[in-house]
Amino acid sequence: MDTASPYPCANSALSNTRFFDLKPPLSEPVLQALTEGGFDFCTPVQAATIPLLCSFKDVAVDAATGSGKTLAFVVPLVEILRRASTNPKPHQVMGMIISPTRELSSQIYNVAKPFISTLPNFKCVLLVGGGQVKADVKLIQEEGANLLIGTPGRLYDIMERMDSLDLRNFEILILDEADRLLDMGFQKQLTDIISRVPKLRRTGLFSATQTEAVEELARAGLRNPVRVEVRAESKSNKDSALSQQSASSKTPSGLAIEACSLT
Ligand SMILES: Nc1ncnc2c1ncn2[C@@H]1O[C@H](COP(=O)(O)OP(=O)(O)OP(=O)(O)O)[C@@H](O)[C@H]1O
Repeated sequence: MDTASPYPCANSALSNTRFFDLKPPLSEPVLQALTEGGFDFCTPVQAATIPLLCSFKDVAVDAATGSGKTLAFVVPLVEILRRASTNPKPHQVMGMIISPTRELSSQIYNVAKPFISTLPNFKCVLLVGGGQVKADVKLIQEEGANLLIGTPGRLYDIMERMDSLDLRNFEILILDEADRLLDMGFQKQLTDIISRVPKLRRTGLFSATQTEAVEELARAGLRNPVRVEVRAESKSNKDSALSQQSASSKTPSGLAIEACSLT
């Protein structure tokens, strides 16, 4: 995953849907941040997922690497936090994004930064292994934390140590690369974190593969989720789709979207 390129969607096929056209509509500051990042059209996973999360639905998203899933959860997360509180207290944790590695968490943090900065008085903290946990505790004590982005081990550790974190107004939990989170043995930490955050929240689970363990995590952590599936189109479909596009079309093919309710 990298940051926005000057050539929009070098890696991700785009849909016909502009961020501007999504329903419910995105807020002006988020649309502005998208424009500044060079993002105009949504990828299929963004077009499907953003409206669902913004409409109080949990989602279980099956999407490959490079499909644009980071913005698919960062954008609705910021919209949900904007609606929930304009001025959170310093230790009021309202959202959390859990990903399997330090690198991935840092990348998400960097993608999220321009969007988080549209929220007034909102503190986002990156919590990953490698550094001293005491330093993270001190930083949160001194500066507060309203959104936590990090790896499960460090997030679990911080939640164990810091009774002062107030989770009562928690709004949204994102589990990124859930298949890798489970493959890496983080089941216990995930279960513990899920048990600590309020049940009345939105949850998005993103995974490149649907294993039995991922299904089990979805059953434990999500409420009546909608499944969003983004898959590579077969070559013959792709050829016929491409043949129908004009040369100036802004809708490169290659990814198809499917959304259905999980039962
Ligand atoms: N709507 C968009 N328009 C143009 N470019 C986009 C859009 N959404 C994402 N991209 C770009 O596509 C690339 C892949 O996006 P992103 O990193 O979010 O995918 P991902 O599915 O999270 O990948 P990974 O699994 O590697 O983390 C990035 O360079 C990103 O800036």
